Amino acid sequence: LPPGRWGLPLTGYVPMDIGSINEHLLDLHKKHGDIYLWKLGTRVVVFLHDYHLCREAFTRNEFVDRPDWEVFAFMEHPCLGVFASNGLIWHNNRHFSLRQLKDLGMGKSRLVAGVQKQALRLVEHFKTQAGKPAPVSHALNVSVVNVVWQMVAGKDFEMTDNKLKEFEATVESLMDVVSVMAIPDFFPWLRCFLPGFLRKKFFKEDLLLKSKKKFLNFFFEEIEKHKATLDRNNPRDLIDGYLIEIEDRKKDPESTFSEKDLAFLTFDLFVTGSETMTSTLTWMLYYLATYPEVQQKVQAEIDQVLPKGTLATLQDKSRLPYTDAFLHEVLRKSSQTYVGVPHLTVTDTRLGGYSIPKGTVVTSATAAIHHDPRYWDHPDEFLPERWLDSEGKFVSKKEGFLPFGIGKRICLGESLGRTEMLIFSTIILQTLNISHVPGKLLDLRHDPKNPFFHFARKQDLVITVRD
Ligand code: HEM
Repeated sequence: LPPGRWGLPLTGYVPMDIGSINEHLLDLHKKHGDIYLWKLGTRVVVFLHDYHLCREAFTRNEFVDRPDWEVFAFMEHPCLGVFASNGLIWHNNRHFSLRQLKDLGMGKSRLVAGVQKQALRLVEHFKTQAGKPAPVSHALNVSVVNVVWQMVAGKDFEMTDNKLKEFEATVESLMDVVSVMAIPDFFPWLRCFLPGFLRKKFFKEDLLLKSKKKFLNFFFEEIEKHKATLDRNNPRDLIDGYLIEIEDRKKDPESTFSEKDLAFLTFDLFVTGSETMTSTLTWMLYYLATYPEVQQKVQAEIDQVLPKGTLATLQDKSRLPYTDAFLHEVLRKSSQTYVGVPHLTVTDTRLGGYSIPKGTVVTSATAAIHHDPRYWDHPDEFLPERWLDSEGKFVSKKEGFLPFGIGKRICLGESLGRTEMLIFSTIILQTLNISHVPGKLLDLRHDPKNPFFHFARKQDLVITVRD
């Protein structure tokens, strides 16, 4: 096995300061190199602290599964949907979703028009708070959710939609306690020692079950509405496509399609497509406010390439090298998760000269790789120029860069996410300036409420309308 921290038999190594997880990983890397393990509770977690090892592992079938932790599974075994599922369910849902998202316009003009519409709505909303210090508006979440919800359910939410607000509040409350909920996944013996009512109280099992019911009701309602108006010859969105798939594959023994699975799949797309995107765009606004000289350069390029407020499309990307470089630097520097989404080995295998037994959790030290001096000069600095050659042309640098993961489970919405970043950034910067409150620089350290995520702290920005 790779070297690392074993700790004690039942507890493994539990640090007092789990909040500084990144420092622990850097320390382990210094002592043990690019592959090391950390036993947390009864679980052995292997960390890959090198881009090439991540690529090697995650492109192989042996590393393709997810652990069936309750925080992923939502107390549904086997896991449904695409994010947490394994085997045939995952395979079928991943292929179906990729095909659907492609058919529904991922990377095409129909999608771009939808994203432009949401970005323009957001700018109008930002204008209403112009000049006043305020945190990033909830309107950003709504615009981002609407891009996904249009593809999945063919609908938009209003900025003030109460159902959406309630849904988001529930997701937020779950995110706030995700590290507490994960405790029994690492210390399964606690389940035997603690009576049910204490488990529910301490590990928020009640909240998990209540939220599951709420989410499923929300999505089942939408599925019922789609069933009532379904036209097989004219599928409107992903839910229609899935309902047709259930019918068409009724007799196929390999089919895993069901209405319950559809509810989980729509949940996965809704949450993965909105949380990461909102967080990335929030970081983008924070970096713009922190580095006004970068903002000016991006605006100058946009003004030149897209005169008089012409809206950007994907074809403009190659003519916007500095903007592209800026967006890549946002992805590198913001690294959403310190630790990548965990994978699980399907069989006994080997990696980097070590044995990795079946059932081992394997993950990447993503933020550390994004700041590794082996791949990046001045890694702690925000430098869009690192993505440009001497002639100012964008250079796609793959080594050391894995914001969307890598390999078989690479982010299903990567192309959608990149499109959203381009369209939202150009439309926002054509009309608005983003600044920090005078005399008060933004605190760019992560929100300590979520030790495993690199989410931004809630702070005021000042948005003004450009001359
Ligand atoms: C900037 C935005 C985004 C970032 C940084 C991001 C990042 C990631 C990462 C790191 C993973 C895990 C990959 C792995 O397990 O190795 C992932 C998975 C996933 N993402 Fe994204 N994502 C983004 C946007 C989106 C969007 C817009 C969608 C919506 C369709 C989406 C849907 C998913 C899904 C469904 C998975 C699970 C894939 C699987 O397990 O097969 N993501 N994403």
